[in-house]
Amino acid sequence: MSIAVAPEVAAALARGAAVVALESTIISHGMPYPKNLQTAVEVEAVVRETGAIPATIAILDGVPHVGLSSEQLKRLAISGRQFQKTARRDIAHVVASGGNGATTVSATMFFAHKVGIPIFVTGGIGGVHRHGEQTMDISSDLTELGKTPVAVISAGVKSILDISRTLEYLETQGVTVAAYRTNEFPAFFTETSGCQAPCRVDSAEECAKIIYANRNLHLCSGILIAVPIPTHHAASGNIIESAIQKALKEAEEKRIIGNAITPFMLERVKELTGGSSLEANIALVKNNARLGAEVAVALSNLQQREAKRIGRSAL
Ligand SMILES: O=c1[nH]cc([C@@H]2O[C@H](COP(=O)(O)O)[C@@H](O)[C@H]2O)c(=O)[nH]1
Repeated sequence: MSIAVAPEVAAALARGAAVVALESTIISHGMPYPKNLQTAVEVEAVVRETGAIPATIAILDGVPHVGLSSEQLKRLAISGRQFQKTARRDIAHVVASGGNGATTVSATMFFAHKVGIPIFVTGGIGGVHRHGEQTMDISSDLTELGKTPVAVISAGVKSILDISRTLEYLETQGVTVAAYRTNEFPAFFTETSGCQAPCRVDSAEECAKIIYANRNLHLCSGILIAVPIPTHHAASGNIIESAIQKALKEAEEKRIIGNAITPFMLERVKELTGGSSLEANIALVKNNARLGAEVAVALSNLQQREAKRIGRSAL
């Protein structure tokens, strides 16, 4: 398959510099225009300021792109839901039909890995939906994390999902899950979820060491680094929870199923919380982007140090 890699991204990868992958469903389906464009541009700027190259991933006219120009980013943001929400299962169809696809976490991980980007930043990942034990609605993000060695930096998973079952499923898939500077797995809008994280990391260097070890051992599975939302942006758990309960009821009444559930829930929770969830969402994505870029820089430095050390000991 041919993948169009932006020249700047290709050059950075060739010299072992820090690159951060970014998804596009969050732009097309997760936020309204023009906030989505503004956020996408600001997130890329945060990655650059921190010393890494951003690579937003999407499928344009049937061609997977890794790294978008400002024109392409604008087209994606304005088109919004006209772009197809594209998870791993949808990739072949979108490409074969020459369509436009906004990649979810699973599809973004797939393309990032194909071109050699080990780190990917997003807001929240999909998970096991509430009542998932009956509906079997489990996001393909979780199986992708089980089989693709990319580290995903997110603010945990939203409590529109069943968080404890999501963690169970990640364990089954063999995914390393680490919470950043906390012992608890965060719940996107709130810093706490009531669920313990399997491990804790306290610096970008520690994250880089985990990614390096995962690669050296050829574990071939992904890593989830969960970063709590900055305290001053955290929403009141009660407000969010009551909005979620209401939206869940509506989704059931309207018989919304499959990949339409997540966008529906995100939109309704945003409306029911008077838009405050959108502001929190933007703040946490930028926060994740900063850490993701720091981890990418730390990993690039670690790789260069190790390459020198191995070179010296081979003499
Ligand atoms: O808090 C969020 N969760 C999930 C998504 C998007 O939804 C996808 C998961 O969709 P599903 O539940 O249909 O697998 C994720 O990969 C991501 O692209 C998002 O924008 N925001």
